[in-house]
Amino acid sequence: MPDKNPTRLTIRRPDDWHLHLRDGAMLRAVLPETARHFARAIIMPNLVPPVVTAAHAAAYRDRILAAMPAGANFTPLMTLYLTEATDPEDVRAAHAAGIATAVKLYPAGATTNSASGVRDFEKVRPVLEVMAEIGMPLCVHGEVTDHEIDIFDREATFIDKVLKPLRKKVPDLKVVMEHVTTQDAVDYVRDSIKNLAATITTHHLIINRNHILAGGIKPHFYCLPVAKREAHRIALVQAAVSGDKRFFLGTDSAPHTDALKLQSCGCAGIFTAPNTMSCLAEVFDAAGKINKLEDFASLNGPRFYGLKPNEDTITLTKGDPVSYPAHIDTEDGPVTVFDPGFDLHWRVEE
Ligand SMILES: NC(=O)N[C@@H](CC(=O)O)C(=O)O
Ligand SMILES: [Zn+2]
Ligand SMILES: [Zn+2]
Repeated sequence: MPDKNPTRLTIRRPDDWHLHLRDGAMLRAVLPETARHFARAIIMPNLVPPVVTAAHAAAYRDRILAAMPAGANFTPLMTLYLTEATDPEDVRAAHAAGIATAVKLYPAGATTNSASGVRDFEKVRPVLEVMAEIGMPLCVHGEVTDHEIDIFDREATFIDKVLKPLRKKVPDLKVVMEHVTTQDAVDYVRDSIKNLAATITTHHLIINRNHILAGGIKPHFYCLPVAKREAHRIALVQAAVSGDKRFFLGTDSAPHTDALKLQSCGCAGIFTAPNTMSCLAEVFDAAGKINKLEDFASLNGPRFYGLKPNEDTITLTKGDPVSYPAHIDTEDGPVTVFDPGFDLHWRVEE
């Protein structure tokens, strides 16, 4: 009989299927925070300028490897930023050479550094067809950008207006809906038969829109897609703890310096890398589903990507509240760490 209230849990080493590492001084500061617990991560390509070609991705991977802390055992899985000028044959070659694991679709203007994203989806169809042929997943920031569409409706509208037609045109394409925030997205993924999965972030399992807006504006809870109503957060928790193989962890840990967050037009992004595993364990434990944490953080992701789960393990133990820094220091300035608003009792044994 498995223990109903375990205080110790050993799981396969987790992976992060959606991560922003940035570049330069920020890369050097944040990479150790992910490499400490995670074996692999899908690295987002929204640098300035973006990581568009196989050559860019190879060079960025080299910069990440050069910034790796001593003794770390971490593999960055690179992505290519899809533009209307992307060459399908460059994508094919990048995949064949093991340089790129996935391609990232940003609707133009949807989020941080997405100006080079896609406006006309017909223009990228040849790329999507090659990806379907070679089994390379498309990671999607699923929000429409029309100014008339309310920001809280942009994900649901994207599913109807963009994703459904796109998946009809290229049905063999494997799609990951990134950082889903709504019951609508959870339902859409659950209704799919194949080739569709979703990542869920740490923070969207914990905050709703009141955390951002009620009792004063909280810029450190602002990210895109923006957190929705509590009913949506509950739907995300239910999907995450269900064990359903179509849902897995993508932290979307997205560091910005406090100076860039705390201004009249602050950046979107929440930095969760340092305390993600403790936050997740707390959420899964509170739901009575700590035994499903391994599926969500370590098994379902590699399965969808066609990769093996990690052989090594991490152990979490439950005890007195865990301490973690309120911010990390970088050469560009401090970066605030996500504050879940409650004590974290699960720590990863070092
Ligand atoms: N999630 C965010 O709020 N921000 C991300 C971009 C993204 O993933 O949309 C970033 O790069 O800062
Ligand atoms: Zn995004
Ligand atoms: Zn992101």
